[in-house]
Amino acid sequence: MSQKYRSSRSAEPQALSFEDVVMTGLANDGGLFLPSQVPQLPASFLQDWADLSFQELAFNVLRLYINAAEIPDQDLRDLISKSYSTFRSEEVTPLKKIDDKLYLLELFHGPTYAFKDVALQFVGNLFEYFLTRRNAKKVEGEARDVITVVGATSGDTGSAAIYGLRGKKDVSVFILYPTGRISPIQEEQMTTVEDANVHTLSVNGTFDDCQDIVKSIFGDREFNDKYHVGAVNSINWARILAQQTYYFYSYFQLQKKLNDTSAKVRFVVPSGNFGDILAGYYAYKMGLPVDKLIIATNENDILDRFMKTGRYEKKAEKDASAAVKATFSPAMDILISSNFERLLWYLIRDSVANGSDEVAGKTLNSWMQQLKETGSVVADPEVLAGARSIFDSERVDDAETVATIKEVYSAHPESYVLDPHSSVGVTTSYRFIKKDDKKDNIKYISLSTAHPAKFSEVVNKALDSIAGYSFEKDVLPAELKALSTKRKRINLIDEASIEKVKDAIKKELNF
Ligand SMILES: Cc1ncc(COP(=O)(O)O)c(C=O)c1O
Ligand SMILES: N[C@@H](CCOP(=O)(O)O)C(=O)O
Repeated sequence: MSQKYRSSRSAEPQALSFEDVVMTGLANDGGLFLPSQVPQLPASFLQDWADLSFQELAFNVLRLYINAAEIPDQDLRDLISKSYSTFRSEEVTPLKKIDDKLYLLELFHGPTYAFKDVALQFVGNLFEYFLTRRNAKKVEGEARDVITVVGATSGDTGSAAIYGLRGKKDVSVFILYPTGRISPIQEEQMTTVEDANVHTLSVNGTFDDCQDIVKSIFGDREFNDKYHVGAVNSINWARILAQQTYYFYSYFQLQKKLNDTSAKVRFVVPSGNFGDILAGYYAYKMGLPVDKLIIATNENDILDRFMKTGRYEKKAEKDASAAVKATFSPAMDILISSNFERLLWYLIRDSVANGSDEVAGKTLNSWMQQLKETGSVVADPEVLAGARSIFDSERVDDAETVATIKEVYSAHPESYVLDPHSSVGVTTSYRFIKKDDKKDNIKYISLSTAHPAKFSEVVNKALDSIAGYSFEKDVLPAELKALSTKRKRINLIDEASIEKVKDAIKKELNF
């Protein structure tokens, strides 16, 4: 299949290559890149792929979106093999049974103990692969191709990007995070890395401020021409692409565990920027038999409000003054979910745009302008109906997040410890399980997006009162414990200002 890519906001028949899309990150018009086609798998894939390893499945999925002329088979296999050799689990993303209805997809066995590693180990190697190839073609004296990665994090993307890119030649990394709004271990993970190409900026603001600054930097043509800005956030298509593998893999793992192919499978995904669940949407569109994709939000519930009302708006009407709320699942403290734009494009294209890519781009562009100007956009009923045909949602508060951590620990034979984000997913799963018709054979795969050690305060709040529980003994891996003894480099930006961030980048790069 020959894949080309287009911007979600464009009415032009754009035709960018995978390499362009990965290295550019965000389209010039502010839109997100989309593949020209979503491949349709023949029914036989359910047998043919069932016994493949994670790496083999990754190859089959990625091959459908990356032309072999851009990355030949053996190179793609090598990139995949290198990317997942850093994981602590041979299965990469193992599936753990919680009870007869509920399974946890553990996505935190990579270097930084969060689901972001699955994509960012691969993205780091892709950047290196493309740059090495480009620079090998240079003649003596010609300037080398470089990339300046600028990313925003609410805690996990930053460390996963840093561990994916540290020490890579011709790559500089700048990660913006909101001061005081990430966990101490997340800050240690990012600020103790000593590689000279890694820089962190602690910005006095929220995650949305950091994300806005990053997007503005992408829109700054002059800065971009000079520094060649690249993206590690899930605006980068390669992030979404690499995350698709674990939807396929966990589906097949579940079939094997159940020894039954009749069960309906629902995925429950703790959501913030909508990148993780969007990968599931692609898997579903390709033909994976998914019964429902369930969005689990914390009290920053823009996605849950959209599903219930069709209004996509920053702030709830009843609480118009509210800003982002600092919750017990801080990585999901996000007002605007940037990847939701990609889903909206498909929903618009397949309803009000009558299948036209160009009309979808034009319509979405006007919606995004409206969202920027007024903070709100209302979807047509057909668009909402399209969303509801596969997605559902729930909102979980902090008290429930803590209660579920305690409940699962107490009920599970191995005293399983959830992190607060995964707990938002499990709380949502339990609500659905309660509502289910007992006749239906429905199984839930709830995505476990981070290791509990990264969020000690909340985990201890839930479990400290239980006799015999010890965070140090039961939860904290030695590798994360050791971080507290390392020297931290903290660079404070006292105001969420694009100019101050650009100045900090220029100063560090010194060219
Ligand atoms: C631990 C954790 N869980 C869930 C999420 C939400 O994922 P997404 O932003 O892709 O919706 C994040 C951040 O992205 C996270 O770091
Ligand atoms: N939760 C994220 C926020 C950034 O989201 P991304 O998936 O777009 O990179 C984080 O942990 O940084």
